[in-house]
Amino acid sequence: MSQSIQFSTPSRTPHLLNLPHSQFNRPLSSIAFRRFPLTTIKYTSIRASSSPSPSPDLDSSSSSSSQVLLSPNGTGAVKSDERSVAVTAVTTDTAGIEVDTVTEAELKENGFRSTRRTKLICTIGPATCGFEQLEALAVGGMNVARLNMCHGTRDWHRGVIRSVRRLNEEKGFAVAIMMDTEGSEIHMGDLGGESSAKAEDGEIWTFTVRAFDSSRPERTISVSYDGFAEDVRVGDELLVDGGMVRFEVIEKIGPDVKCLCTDPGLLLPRANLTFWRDGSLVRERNAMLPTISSKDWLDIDFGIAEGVDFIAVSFVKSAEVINHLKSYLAARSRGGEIGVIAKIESIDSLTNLEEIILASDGAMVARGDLGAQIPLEQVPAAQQRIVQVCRGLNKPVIVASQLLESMIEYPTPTRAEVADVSEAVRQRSDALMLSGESAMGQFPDKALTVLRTVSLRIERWWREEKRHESVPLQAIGSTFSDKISEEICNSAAKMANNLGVDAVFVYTTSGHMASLVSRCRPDCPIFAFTTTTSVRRRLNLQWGLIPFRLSFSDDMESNLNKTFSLLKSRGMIKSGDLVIAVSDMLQSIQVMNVP
Ligand SMILES: Nc1ncnc2c1ncn2[C@@H]1O[C@H](COP(=O)(O)OP(=O)(O)O)[C@@H](O)[C@H]1O
Ligand SMILES: C=C(OP(=O)(O)O)C(=O)O
Ligand SMILES: [K+]
Ligand SMILES: [Mg+2]
Repeated sequence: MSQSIQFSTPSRTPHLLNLPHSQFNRPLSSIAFRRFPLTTIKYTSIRASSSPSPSPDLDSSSSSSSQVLLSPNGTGAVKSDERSVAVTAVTTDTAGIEVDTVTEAELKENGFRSTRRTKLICTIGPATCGFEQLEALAVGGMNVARLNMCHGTRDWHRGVIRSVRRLNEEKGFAVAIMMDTEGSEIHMGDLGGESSAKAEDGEIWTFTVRAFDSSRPERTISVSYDGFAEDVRVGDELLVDGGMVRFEVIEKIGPDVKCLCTDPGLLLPRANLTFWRDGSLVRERNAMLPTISSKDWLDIDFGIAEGVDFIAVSFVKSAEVINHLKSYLAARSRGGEIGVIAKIESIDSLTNLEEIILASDGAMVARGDLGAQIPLEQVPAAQQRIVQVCRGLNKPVIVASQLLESMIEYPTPTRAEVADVSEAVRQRSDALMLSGESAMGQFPDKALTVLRTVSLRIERWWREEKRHESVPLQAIGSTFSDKISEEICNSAAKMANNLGVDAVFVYTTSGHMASLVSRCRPDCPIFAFTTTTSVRRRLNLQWGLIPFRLSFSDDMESNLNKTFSLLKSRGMIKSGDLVIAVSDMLQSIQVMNVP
């Protein structure tokens, strides 16, 4: 026996467009119950406008009408003995399906439920910039590679970007690239090539705005901000990296500031500097420095030219800078192809949090600098608030910095670090980020494994225990069509949980519909089918989405049949699996068993 519920809005009348969403569906809808010969529940809202045609593929060379590309990196554990298999058999096969064996093996072996929902970002640095090292990270679950423009030359970054692209093309991965701007906050120079310098208790160091022609004079550090010597006062406290090393200003001599080391520690190249007076952060003229410096604009042009997927903006103060960058990108890159991520790491960004997040395509809880600007004990509450605001506004959120800091030097994390990672997973942030652990640490792969295994374990535990309280999600759609999409995704996620389905399938051209399903954090994984490789990569930042590239039409029956046969032929789904499908072309919900 079969059931079908069909919900249709035969035409969209202009005078109804601004009705609050709680009112719109009753006067507009006609609900009919039909019986179909298959065990199928179908709930369809037919939109008046014709469906948009799929936008042209960025990598048109690799686009073919019947290909499916599947991300490996949404999946769960990859055992190290699978690695050799995982990295070889990818690319096309005769059935017209492209898939990497990491995901394939995972789905075959453990089924849909085993896939990892929390996404993982690795900062790439000297420890991980080689092709094989990048490949090991991709196999280990890296969804996004981050490039910190504070470090390295543009040529170096270009090499990494091209390696990641090659990895994607050759091995079928969908690793996205996030470029992170330097910003114009105050930081130290690069230590004249040394990897670190040790400051001991009681030593006198000179912080200077002078540039060095040759090697760095002993116990001398250059400072990036010209007004530094004028802004600081004798008696101020100077914090390196938010307090990893502390100094007291004891004398000012022209461009040089003499400081006494009060808390010893390691000075790392280009470390961030803040100064404090009477227990408060001093914001002198440096508060007026532009969020995006002239060097950052050049880096942004470089990012556009190299086709990065995201630009993370450091030290965002207001929504204005985000809007400015977004219009700049819209004019220069092919509209909307680069996502803008606001890094929340300053007092101003907390003050203007909602408007900043609303303007952005996502946010990062950049705890490193945030912890240097607000008291450390306030950082966890700020993290929770940022994660909640992002979820409410449907923007992906990244929890970053010091998640596994000790693993820069040691092969196992501290218990406290595991607890910190668990908390970010429990909060259901979209992504976790490694910084020094993957950029210059001794155990990048091990650190990634810890993020992966802890994510999987905590996700499963909370799911099985049904511990997640259902968060009421505020309505966010502004157009009538957006409101329908939102209601459909909310309902689909609820149905998926109540019916215990194996997966939600979402067919989406822009990716928006997929993000709306992800926002609901359903118990099952979300297979997101999209027509372009660039959207597929961007979706790889979002919670629970396993992004595929697939060409599809506005005929859902044929899309489903095609998807079922492609995935079944690879053994990734099987007859009887229960699936809910939603689509942004037809705005429909269908519940069915795989035939
Ligand atoms: N592209 C790079 N080249 C060299 N070193 C890098 C690079 N990216 C990151 N690192 C190293 O990894 C450390 C941690 O990275 P990250 O947290 O992104 O930077 P920062 O410490 O400047 O905020 C940096 O301090 C730096 O030593
Ligand atoms: C992610 C951060 O930014 P960066 O590493 O660029 O300082 C941070 O401050 O936590
Ligand atoms: K940065
Ligand atoms: Mg920072």
